[in-house]
Amino acid sequence: MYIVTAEEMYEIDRYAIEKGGIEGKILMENAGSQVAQQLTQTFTKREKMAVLVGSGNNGGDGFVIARYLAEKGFDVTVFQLVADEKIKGDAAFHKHLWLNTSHPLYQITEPLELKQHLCAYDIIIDAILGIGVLGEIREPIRSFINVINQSGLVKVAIDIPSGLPANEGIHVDKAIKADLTYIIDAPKTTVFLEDTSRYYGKWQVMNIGIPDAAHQSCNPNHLWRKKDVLASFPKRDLYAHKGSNGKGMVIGGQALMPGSILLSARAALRSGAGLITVATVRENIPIVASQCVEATYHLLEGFSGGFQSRNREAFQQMDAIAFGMGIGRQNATMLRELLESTTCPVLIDADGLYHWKDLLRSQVKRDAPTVITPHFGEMAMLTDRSVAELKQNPFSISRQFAQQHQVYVVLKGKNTIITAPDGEQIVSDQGNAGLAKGGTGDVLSGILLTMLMQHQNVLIALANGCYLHGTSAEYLVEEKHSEIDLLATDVIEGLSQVFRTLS
Ligand SMILES: NC(=O)C1=CN([C@@H]2O[C@H](COP(=O)(O)OP(=O)(O)OC[C@H]3O[C@@H](n4cnc5c(N)ncnc54)[C@H](OP(=O)(O)O)[C@@H]3O)[C@@H](O)[C@H]2O)[C@@H](O)CC1
Ligand SMILES: [K+]
Repeated sequence: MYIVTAEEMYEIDRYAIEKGGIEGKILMENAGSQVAQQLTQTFTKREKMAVLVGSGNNGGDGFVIARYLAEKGFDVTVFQLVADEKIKGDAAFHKHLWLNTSHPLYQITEPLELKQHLCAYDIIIDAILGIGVLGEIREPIRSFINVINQSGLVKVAIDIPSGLPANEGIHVDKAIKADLTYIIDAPKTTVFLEDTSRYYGKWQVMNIGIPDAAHQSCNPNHLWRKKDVLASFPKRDLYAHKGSNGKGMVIGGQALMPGSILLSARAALRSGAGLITVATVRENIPIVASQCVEATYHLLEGFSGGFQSRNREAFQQMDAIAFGMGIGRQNATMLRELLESTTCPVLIDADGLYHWKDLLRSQVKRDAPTVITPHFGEMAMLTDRSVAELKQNPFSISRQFAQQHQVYVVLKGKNTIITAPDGEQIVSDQGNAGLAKGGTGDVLSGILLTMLMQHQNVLIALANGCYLHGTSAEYLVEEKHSEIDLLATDVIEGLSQVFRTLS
């Protein structure tokens, strides 16, 4: 599935019309009929529906929806919230078809009038503003939105809740708080931001027959789904041996922090790694080894004085390395040597990100992929921006950072944004609030490490890893846990069920 900005959606639309030969009227007909079909399955004929239309093509969708609902015998009325002359083009065409049905159309100019009418309805279909909204919301639409939000009725938005911008980085001035949004063709960027996602309520995407070539014409971001994982997940070779499933290393764990490295190692093994070596300090080895007997161990020395050649040899045998879980924040020497002496993918997480920030000024050169996995706080630290700024612009800040430093960025959150050094982005929206706990990031690092060992395409490896992690939490909460009690160790055990659904 694609994720689009408003500009990309208009470009896709233009391509479908000009190159695909599908008229705009037909796209509008498809959009409206698809939404109406969903509405007839979700609501009953006892519920009275008020379709509120504005001046643009979003309003045009509203006329089509109303026509289909009326044809199916639903009790539906259209309220036009703009002057007649504002309705043009395809929207005017579909308004005409609605008028031909001889069902009611009321033109409303006053908010109070709207309030009085709405008392007689159960459901509001919001087709007032779509992705063409610009700037501060003007009167009287602004007051109409207030009336709708205060109505207490079920609010169903078409394409986007009216007033909400499609793109990130725009302050939300005034918007409808929908219970449900039927998104046309592809989710818009604001579906995935913390502050704006709340306006959508539940959402569902309507396929309106736009050819895939139209989407590819503007190279939009992707939302990673099970079918993408199925299509890209490496198949286990019948004759595989432990070497062919990859050799990886997790480096981390100060004396008082054995837990993180243990979680990463176990998650890497559960994800199908052939061999995992835990590189940690002497005090941790017996603790971790007692709970992770499948791993081998490497005594990590030289925290204060750089690598010994013994260490380098071990690192150079690896297919991928994860660094930083529980390692503490002092001394970037070890990370520098690791990055400079290896040619495999290196993933940097947790405290390791503080070491990496120290190295940013000295421009460590690598030919192999480097992956960083910050949460919003860590990303704020790396980019010298505030968390609030990041939450408003996570896509553009990640992209700019990944391109500038030529790294893969996994920005962890409710919706995890994965960015490649060339700017390509994938969103993983699997998971739940049960993951907002200590240790789940270490588990993700372990899973990603194994994925990096087994897939040539780093971006796909990372997207698959995020899918496994989030889906494990989803299955566990559906079946035997809750978001309250779910622990990082459960997420590791839950991976088994996710893998079974992929085979
Ligand atoms: N993508 C697709 O393939 C398909 C897309 N489709 C649909 O088209 C929608 C996009 O249509 P669109 O471009 O006409 O924009 P849309 O938001 O309906 O109206 C814009 C008008 O709103 C007004 N307005 C703007 N800002 C305002 C403000 N601050 N405060 C107040 N008013 C404001 C302004 O009108 P004005 O009052 O200035 O004349 C402007 O002209 C899209 O979301 C989807 O639903 C489907 O039909 C099928 C195929
Ligand atoms: K809308």
